[in-house]
Order: sequence, then structure tokens, then C-alpha cells
Amino acid sequence: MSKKAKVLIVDDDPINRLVLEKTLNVEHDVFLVESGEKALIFVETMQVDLIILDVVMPGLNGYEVLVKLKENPITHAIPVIFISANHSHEDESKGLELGAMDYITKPFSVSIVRVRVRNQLLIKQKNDLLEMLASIDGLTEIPNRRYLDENLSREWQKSKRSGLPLSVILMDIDHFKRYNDYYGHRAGDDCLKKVAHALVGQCERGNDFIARYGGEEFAAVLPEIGKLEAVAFASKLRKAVNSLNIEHTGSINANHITISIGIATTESGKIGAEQTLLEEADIGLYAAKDAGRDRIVAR
Ligand SMILES: Nc1nc2c(ncn2[C@@H]2O[C@H](COP(=O)(O)OP(=O)(O)OP(=O)(O)O)[C@@H](O)[C@H]2O)c(=O)[nH]1
Repeated sequence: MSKKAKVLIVDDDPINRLVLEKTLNVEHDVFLVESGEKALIFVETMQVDLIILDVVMPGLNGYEVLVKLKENPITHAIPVIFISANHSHEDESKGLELGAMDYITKPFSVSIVRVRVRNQLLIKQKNDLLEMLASIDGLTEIPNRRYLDENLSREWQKSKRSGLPLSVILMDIDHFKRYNDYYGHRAGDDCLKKVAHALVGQCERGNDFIARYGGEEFAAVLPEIGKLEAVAFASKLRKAVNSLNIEHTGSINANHITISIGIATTESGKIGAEQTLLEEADIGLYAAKDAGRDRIVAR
């Protein structure tokens, strides 16, 4: 059974909210709020697939809400359909120019609302699929660098707003060039796949993710996790790779595949931007390499 789409209705008129809810709640999960301000708070905590947005409301009007949605990396991709008693072409074109996907005028026909919502959700589904395909690493089939950059940015914003910590782990397979040289590039590819899946297998919390950072490097992003917990998690990752026991005769530090790990966390006080988090983790990673590999250095 396919999951129902989540549709948020934002309208200050209780009758409109009720009619829209009745129109859509058979096919979709419908949520209702009565102001732009409440809509902006709602979408921060709940991922919605579509917003139906009234234009004229007390407080923030629909146009202002849309601008704010577009400015926020967490909400900028949510499709918005305006629903308004303003019939003029100027109003409609303003709404569409601001980035709304559609504009429905009141009084509305329930069957047309139903079809237009369905159409936008189909487009969103296809866009989500394309987005997912563009975010997966072709070799290991885990999230790629693009996914990492986008989601790290999102988590960074969340962490700044909430004041909760954010940790990043960078990992690099030790002496991997020697592995390729000794066992061949295809065996190297297989090894990367096994390591990737062992790492991903350690992620138990929904918000954590592991991505291929590039080459034989991987990254983990751990929202709301401070230094101590990040070190504990990194230790699990290191052990998981060790436990694969992939023979590596050419390695200098062990006879099997190992990884070196660098950790950075917003708790350290050194971090001023999301890129600094990656840079600090990278410094930790190179310190781990210098110290003999197969170890963790937290910054
Ligand atoms: N098989 C395979 N090898 C890759 C891939 N991407 C990067 N590599 C190899 O990974 C190796 C990385 O080598 P280096 O950066 O010198 O590092 P290293 O040998 O792991 O040494 P240290 O990091 O210092 O422990 C290179 O030989 C790359 O060709 C890939 O997709 N498949």
C-alpha cells in the first residue's frame, strides 16, 4: 500500500478549511492551520508534500509565506498551490512568479481542486525520484557527496536554530592504493561496497546518515549528537569495518582492511560554518593517519 501524501492547508477562514479538508482527506493526510505564521512553524517540524495557501490572511499574507518557504533550505522545495478570492491576472502571475506551482481562485470547484492537487503530487513524486537517483552513489548505492552537502547544510541550519549539537565523522580506508595495486581495481570496488554497507548498517537513528564523500572516503552526519556520543559511534564504525576482516596483505598497519576516522562537533566551539565542520573532521582524520591509522581523532 502506498503512503498517503501529506497536504497542509493554510487558510484563515474555517469554512474554507473544512471544505478543503473534506475534499482532500480521502486521498491524502490533511493538516490544517489558520495563519501563515503557524504554517511556517508547522513545516519546520513536519515534512509535508504540498501546501495549499490562502493569499489574503491577517498577519503574513500568502505571498510573504511563500517567500519565507523559498528562503529556507528545509522548505524551499515544497510545492505550493495558492487558493485565493483575488481573481486578477496580476495576482495570479505574482503568485506563480514567486514560485507557486498553481493558482486556484475562490469560489473553487472541489473536483478541480482534487485534480490539481493530484497533478502536483504526481509531479512531486517524480521530482523526488529524480532527486533520489541524483543523490545515490553509483558504485556503493549509498548517499553521495551531493546528498551529503545538501543535508549537512539542512542539519547545520537546524542545529543553529535549536542550539543542539551536530557532529560529522570523516573516514578513509587505510592504504587503499596498495589494496588496488595488489588485488586489482575490481576487488577495490567490491571492498568499497562492503565497507559502505558495513558503515550504513551501524546507523540506527533515523536522522543519522552515512555518505560516500569521494574515492575511499566516507562521512557520517549525526544531528543532535555531541562529542562523546560521536566518538562512541565512530568506535562502532571502526569495529564494523575491522569485523569484515577483508584481507589486505599490502597494508602496513594491519593484515586486513581498516579505517582512520576524524570527528568534528559543533560543541568544540571552533566551528563557525558547516564547511568548518568538514575541515575540522578532515584535520582529525589526517591526525589519525599520522598517528598510525585504524584509529579515531576527535577535534
Ligand atoms: N577500486 C577503486 N579505487 C578507488 C576508487 N576511488 C578511489 N580509489 C582509489 O583509492 C586510492 C586512494 O589512495 P590514496 O589517497 O593514496 O590513499 P591510501 O592509499 O588509502 O593511503 P592512506 O589514505 O594514507 O592510508 C587510490 O588508489 C584511488 O585510485 C573507486 O571507486 N574504486
